[in-house]
Amino acid sequence: MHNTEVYILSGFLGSGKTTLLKRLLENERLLGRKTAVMMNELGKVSIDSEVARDEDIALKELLGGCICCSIQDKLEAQLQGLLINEKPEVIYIETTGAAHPVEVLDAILSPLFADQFTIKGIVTTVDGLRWRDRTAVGPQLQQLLLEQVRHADFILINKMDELSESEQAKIIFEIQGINPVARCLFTNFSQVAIDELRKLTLSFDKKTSSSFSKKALNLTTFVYQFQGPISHVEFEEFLMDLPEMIYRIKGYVKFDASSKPYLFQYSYGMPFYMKEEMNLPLNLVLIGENIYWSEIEAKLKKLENDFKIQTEK
Ligand SMILES: Nc1nc2c(ncn2[C@@H]2O[C@H](COP(=O)(O)OP(=O)(O)OP(=O)(O)O)[C@@H](O)[C@H]2O)c(=O)[nH]1
Repeated sequence: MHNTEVYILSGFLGSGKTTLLKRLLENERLLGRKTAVMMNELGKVSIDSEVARDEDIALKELLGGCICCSIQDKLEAQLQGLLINEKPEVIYIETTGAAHPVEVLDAILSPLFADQFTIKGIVTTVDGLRWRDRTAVGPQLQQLLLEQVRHADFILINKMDELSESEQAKIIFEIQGINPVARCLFTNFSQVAIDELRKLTLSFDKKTSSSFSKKALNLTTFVYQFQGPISHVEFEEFLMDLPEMIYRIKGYVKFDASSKPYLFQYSYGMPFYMKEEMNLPLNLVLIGENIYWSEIEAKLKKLENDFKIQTEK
């Protein structure tokens, strides 16, 4: 069975995410794929969910908090429910305008099912007018606008008609300066060639990794599945040696064959372990920027082989 494709729609409040989602859903209807939508809104009541009111589309709403902070557990449960009950071929996740892209990826990639997903990418819509006038908002919001642009794989600069030619030139110069890797287009009402969006992928794939060019790397994800236990000491050494641009690791690791695994969490250089009560798939999920995952994969494989050799002695 194919992995479920996941698209993350990011972008500030009112920038055109829902307008884009409508277009994507129209296209899915033509393609006839089994589609699911997750909508996350900060308020307790959903305003936009009627866009997915179609009996062929499975809709999950996450209300009353942001998926990147307060309702992560709920998101994990809903995604797992979707995978088991609906088995969608594609999931669109529309984030709140206040969500940080790295945190959203982190929230989606549970080690329980991350290996069933192909993360296609982060599509960020930018409100051209808001970008032009961004110095009028507070520093935290400005920072969020920058982060949403910096981590995007595809950027739509919306409300193009409202901008003069010289404003357009200035905006594209600024945005490409922040993110030279992403495809960047001016649009009105999120009108984009959907085929171009479909070419994205930010999941590490062994088959295509050799053709990665340095330019094509940005934020990427990688899932490693351990076949057995590893040495705790060597794992700590591996962590100390990791590039700084690995933002997040989580998953299950075993340090000896007979006991239960640990839930492992790592963010910004800090590891954390918690003993589990039952056996779980030993998946490790990694999120980083400009990382050559084949090198990390080789190191993880070596940890497993070293452990095997040591215990066979
Ligand atoms: N003039 C103009 N209006 C647009 C454009 N794109 C979207 N809009 C309008 O801007 C408003 C917000 O668009 P949405 O697609 O709902 O934006 P959103 O990012 O989903 O907004 P939130 O749900 O608040 O995060 C709507 O009234 C749209 O019709 C555009 O290119 N030009």
